[in-house]
Amino acid sequence: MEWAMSLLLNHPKFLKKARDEIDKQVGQERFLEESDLPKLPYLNNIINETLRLYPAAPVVMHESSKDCNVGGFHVPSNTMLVMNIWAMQRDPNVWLEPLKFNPERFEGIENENVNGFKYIPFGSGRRRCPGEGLATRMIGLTLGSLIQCFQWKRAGEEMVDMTEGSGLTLPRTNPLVARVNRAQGQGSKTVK
Ligand code: HEM
Repeated sequence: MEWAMSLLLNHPKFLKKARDEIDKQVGQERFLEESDLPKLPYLNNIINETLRLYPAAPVVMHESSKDCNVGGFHVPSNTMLVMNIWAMQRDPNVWLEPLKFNPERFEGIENENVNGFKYIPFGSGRRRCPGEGLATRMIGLTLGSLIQCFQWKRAGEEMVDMTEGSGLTLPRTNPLVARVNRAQGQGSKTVK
């Protein structure tokens, strides 16, 4: 959530597109609901692109149960394998302009498995994250509501700092600080 909002503050044209989509599909007369999410593919693209650049679980570990061959490498049984999802999802061999935040790269493939194993923020196979459905719905509902109800701006002229901290869940080094106005345009506040 914090990474998504940081990216949107640094790329206001994508924030505007998400807001326009919500205004068109949901409007301002009622709050966005979970059942609206299938009508908001652009919001979904923003979430996908955020999880590509800033996967909540950047590194996943598995142990091989038997001897196998991976990409020409022999892997003996009982070997601890560390998958660097963060690096795979920024790999210039499989992603065009990998470091660029571009939600539109997911356009048209919103509900498909993205091309093999190049995009696996929730892992893959038998141990794939069982919380994926809950997570994507909750992020969609929360991020969508924040966009619907408030106008967001950077706290100052400078870009939001995107330095990554260390940890199992890819935290930001500095907490996000932003300026927010009510969607109807009354009052403004700086929030953390
Ligand atoms: C954006 C949110 C989330 C992301 C990016 C995420 C990502 C992941 C990843 C990469 C794995 C490892 C998959 C593998 O080993 O191949 C995992 C495992 C797991 N996740 Fe999530 N997760 C998220 C939210 C959740 C939520 C909300 C729940 C529960 C309500 C959850 C429960 C689990 C559990 C129980 C496992 C272990 C599965 C197993 O080893 O069989 N996750 N998650």
